[in-house]
Amino acid sequence: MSALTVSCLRVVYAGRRPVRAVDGVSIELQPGESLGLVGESGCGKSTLGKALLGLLPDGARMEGSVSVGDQELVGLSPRKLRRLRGKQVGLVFQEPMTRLDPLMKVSEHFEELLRTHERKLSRKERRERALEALRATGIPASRYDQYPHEFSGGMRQRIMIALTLVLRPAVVVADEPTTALDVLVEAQILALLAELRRQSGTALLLITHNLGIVAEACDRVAVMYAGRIMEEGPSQQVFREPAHPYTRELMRSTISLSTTELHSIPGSPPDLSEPIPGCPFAARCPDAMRACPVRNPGEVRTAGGQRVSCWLHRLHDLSGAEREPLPRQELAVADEA
Ligand SMILES: Nc1ncnc2c1ncn2[C@@H]1O[C@H](COP(=O)(O)OP(=O)(O)OP(=O)(O)O)[C@@H](O)[C@H]1O
Repeated sequence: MSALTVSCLRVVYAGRRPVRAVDGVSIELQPGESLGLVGESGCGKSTLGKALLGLLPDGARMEGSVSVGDQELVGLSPRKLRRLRGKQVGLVFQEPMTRLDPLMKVSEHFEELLRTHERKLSRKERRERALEALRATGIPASRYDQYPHEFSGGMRQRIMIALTLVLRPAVVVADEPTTALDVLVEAQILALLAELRRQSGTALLLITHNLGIVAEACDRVAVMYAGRIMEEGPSQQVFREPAHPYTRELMRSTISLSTTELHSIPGSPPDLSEPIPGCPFAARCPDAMRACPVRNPGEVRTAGGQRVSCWLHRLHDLSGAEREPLPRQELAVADEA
C-alpha cells in the first residue's frame, strides 16, 4: 500500500477574492520513498504541506482526497486530525526554535510528546524510545537533559527530526528543513534524513526552493506552478530531460557550478484568485501555442516516465491553428521587454 496518496486535492483560501492555492494536485509516495516539491514562491508548496498535516488556517477549504495508508484525512474533525498529526504524518520545520520551547529540556519535549501520542508506554519505555531516536540522529544520550539553547542550529534541527521520528510516522513533511543552516550542516541533515528513511521506511515529502537539494536527496520530484503539478517523475530523468518548459526554465534560473550567467523567468506567476482556463504558465512560456492559455492540456505520461501537463506532448490533439505560436504581445515576456 502507498504511504501517501493525494488525489485531486484543492485548497481554497476564502476571502473577498478566494485564492485557489492548490488546484487539483495528485501525488503518490511509497514507503521509504522521497519526493521533492519545488516551484517558485507562492506556487502553493507550503499550502500543500499544511493540508497534509491538517494545519490549514480557519477559512481554508479543502476538497479531494488525502490518505495516509488507508486513513482518509479530508473531512476529519480538527480534533481527530490533531491526534493523527505527528503519529501518521510528521513535520520538520525550517526553524526548530519555533517548535522547541526554550524553557523545556530536550527530555521534557520527548516526555510530553510521547505521553500525548503513546499513552500505553511506561516512563522507562518513553525514555528508551526518546534516546533511541536521539541516537539515530547523532545526539549523544548524555545531552538528553539539556535545554535547546545549549545546542547549535544543526543539532537543534537534529533534535526536531528526532522528535518527529520518535512517533514513527508513515510520512514526514519537511518544509525547507535546511534553509537556516550552513552548507556543511545542510549536507549532514540531508544524509541523515535519507538514512532514517531507509531504516524506518518513512516516506519523505521535501518542500524546497533548492533544486540542487532535490537532485541529490530525492527519488522523485514534483514541479509545482500556480497550485498545479506541471511535471512529476524520477529526479534524475526530470533533471536530465525536463518535459515541461517551466521545469526547464526553473532549472536555468538556478545557480550551479557550470552556470556563467543567472537566467530569470520573465513575468510573474498568475493571480490565483482569477480562473485559469488553460496552462497557467502560458503567458511566460517561450514555447506557448495558441491553445495553451485557453485549453487545459490535462496530463500525459512521457516515455521517460514523467507525468507532464503540457500541450507540447499532445500536439496531435491540436488543430493547425491551435499549434501556431502564441503572438508575442500575448506573452508576459513582451510586456517586460
Ligand atoms: N492564510 C492565507 N490566506 C490567504 N491566502 C494565502 C494564505 N496562505 C497562503 N496564501 C496564498 O496562497 C498561495 C500559495 O501560497 P504558499 O505559501 O502555499 O506558496 P509557497 O509555494 O509555499 O511559497 P513560499 O515558497 O514563498 O513559501 C499564494 O498566492 C499565497 O498568497
